[in-house]
Amino acid sequence: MDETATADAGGSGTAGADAGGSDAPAGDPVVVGEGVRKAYGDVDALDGVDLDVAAGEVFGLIGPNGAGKTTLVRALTGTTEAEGDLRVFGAPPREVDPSRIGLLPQSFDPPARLTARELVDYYGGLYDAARDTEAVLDDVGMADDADAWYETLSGGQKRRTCVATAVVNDPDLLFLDEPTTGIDPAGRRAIHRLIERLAADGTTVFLTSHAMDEVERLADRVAMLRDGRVVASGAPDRLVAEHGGAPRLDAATAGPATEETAAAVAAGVRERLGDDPSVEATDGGLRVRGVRPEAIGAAVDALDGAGVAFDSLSWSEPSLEDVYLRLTGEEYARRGGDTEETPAAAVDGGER
Ligand SMILES: Nc1ncnc2c1ncn2[C@@H]1O[C@H](COP(=O)(O)OP(=O)(O)OP(=O)(O)O)[C@@H](O)[C@H]1O
Repeated sequence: MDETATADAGGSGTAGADAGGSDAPAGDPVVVGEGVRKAYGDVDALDGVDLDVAAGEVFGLIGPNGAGKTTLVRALTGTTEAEGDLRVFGAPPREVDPSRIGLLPQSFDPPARLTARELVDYYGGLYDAARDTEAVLDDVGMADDADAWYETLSGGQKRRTCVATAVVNDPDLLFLDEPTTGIDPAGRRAIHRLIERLAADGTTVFLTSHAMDEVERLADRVAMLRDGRVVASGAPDRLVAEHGGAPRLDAATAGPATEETAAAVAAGVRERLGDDPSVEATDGGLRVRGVRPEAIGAAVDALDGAGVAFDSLSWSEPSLEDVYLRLTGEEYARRGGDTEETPAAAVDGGER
C-alpha cells in the first residue's frame, strides 16, 4: 500500500494510508497495528489505523489535537482496549513483559511529596534490573535539582523527571507522548540527545509531538494522523519533498497586505523571472512561493516595484511543519478561513 496520502486528506474520507511502505526498514517489526479502531461513544478516535515500527527506529506520530495520537499510544501499551490486530514484540500489548516497555504518558501525576531522585528510585525499584538513578537524572538534566520535591519543581523540571521515570528500566521500546511539552530549549536539547542516544543503542522509540522541528530532527519515519486515520507517512525528507511545497520568501509589512498588492507583486515576478508565481497575502505581509535562492534579488525588485514597504524578509525551505499545515488544512485556515484551495488539492499536486 502507498505510504503517503493518495486519499483525500481534506476529509472526505477514504481509508488511511498504511504507515509502512518503502521507507520502512527491513526486519521484524516491533510494533504492528492493522485496522486499529477505537470509538468513544459517537467519536471514532481511531478509524482503521495500519502501521508498523521496526526495531531501532524512531517513529514519529503527529496530528492535530484530537487526531487520536494518545488513543493509539494507549492501545499499543495496553492501557485501553481497541479493535483490530495490535502486536508488540509479536504479542498482544497486555502480554508484553513490562520491563521491555517504557511509557511516558501525556498526563502523568506521580506522588508530589517525593523528590525527583526518590521518584526515579521508586520507578526503578519496580524492575529487576534498572539503570543507575544518578545517571538517569543526569540524562534528563535533573541532577542539580534531584532533591527537590516533585510538587515544587517547575513544569519543565516535572516533565524531565517524568521522562527519567520512563527510561529508568532501559526499555527496548519507549513510548513518549509529547515528552518535551513545557520544557525550555536547553532541556529539549537534553531530551533530544537522550532519544538519539537510546535509538543509537537500539531502543525503538515511538514519539508523539506537536513540535515539528523535533519530529523532523529525530524521527526516521513519521505517520500523520487526522480524524483517527493515517493520512500520510514516510521518511520526513520524503514527506517534505512530496507535500512541503516550494521554498518561500516572506515579506513582513507594517500593515496587512491586500490581494491587489499580491497581484501586483505576482506580475512583477512574472516579468522579471518568467515564472508564474504564487503570491499570497498572509497575516503578516506577503508570501512569494517558489523563489530559489538565486531569484531572491529579482523577487525583492518585484516587491519594490509594487511599492511594498517591508520591514524584514525571510526565505525558507519547506519543512515538516509545512507538510503538517498543508495536510491538516491549517495553512489555509490561517488566511481567515479561505478554503478556495483545499489541502486535498495540495496533496494531489496543486500549487506548490
Ligand atoms: N476517555 C475518553 N472519553 C471520550 N472521548 C475520548 C476519550 N479519550 C479521547 N477521546 C476522544 O478521542 C479523540 C482522540 O483523542 P486523543 O486524546 O487520542 O487525541 P490526540 O491526538 O492525542 O490529541 P492531543 O494532541 O490534543 O493530545 C478526541 O475526539 C477525544 O475527545
